[in-house]
Amino acid sequence: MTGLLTQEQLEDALREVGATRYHHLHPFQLRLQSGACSRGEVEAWALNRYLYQACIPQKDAIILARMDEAPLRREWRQRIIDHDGEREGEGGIAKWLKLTDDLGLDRETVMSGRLALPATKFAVNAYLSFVRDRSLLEAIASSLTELFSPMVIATRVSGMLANYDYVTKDTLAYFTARPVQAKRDSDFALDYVKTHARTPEQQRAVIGALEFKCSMLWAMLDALEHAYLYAKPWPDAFQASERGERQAAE
Ligand SMILES: O=C(O)c1cc(C(=O)O)c2c(n1)C(=O)C(=O)c1cc(C(=O)O)[nH]c1-2
Repeated sequence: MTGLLTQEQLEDALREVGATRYHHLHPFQLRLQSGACSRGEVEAWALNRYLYQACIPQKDAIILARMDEAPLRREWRQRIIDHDGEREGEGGIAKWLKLTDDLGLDRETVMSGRLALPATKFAVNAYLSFVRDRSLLEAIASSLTELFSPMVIATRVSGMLANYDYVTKDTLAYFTARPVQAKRDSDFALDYVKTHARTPEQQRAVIGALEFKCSMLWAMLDALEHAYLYAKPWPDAFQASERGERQAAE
């Protein structure tokens, strides 16, 4: 790619990144939605993904602090409210903790992150560093995976409800609000990126930012798949068999 793309071509290129690299294609995601995951794997997924959820408002606060214009900040701050809520017990992070609670995981342990896989921590930190160190345009473009999240969320929720009897609609309440929020957020970010990426270099940079973000989401699922299916978890990480053994012993 050398020349300047039209806005439509840029959007097509971004959508192509999602079609080929988003985590809806990852084997662990397919396993999760098909009912093939053990209870321990579902727990490991929820526990690790908590760290991603928890980092989202932090990364949005970094982006917000880099915005010079009040209208932009007004738009972006809603994302932080969506995740943190207006008060204790509200917002996306609280809903994610409802999921880990329902799975029987200890809240304090989940929130401490101490049983998360090393790769999950590295991935989340890479996202925070990316939005801090790259241009504001790239930081905004890295949120564009949300263009694709409504599709993967719908498949995941229906698959999990159909296949795991310990998962209810209430357990997955986190996902109810997300598709609408993700559409609103990604419509705004896509429009911003299309109008602000005005040179071939900037266009390459925003496509690269979306590829980076897809690779970060992919790496988190690679780590789960490797640790809980093919190898064994890092010694200090969540041991998927522990709960089953404990239950069996009870
Ligand atoms: O369930 C998912 O597969 C999924 C994916 C993504 C994403 O693509 O980054 C997000 C979310 N969920 C999500 O719930 C969320 O709040 C969110 C915020 C962001 C972001 O980068 O700003 N991505 C995502």
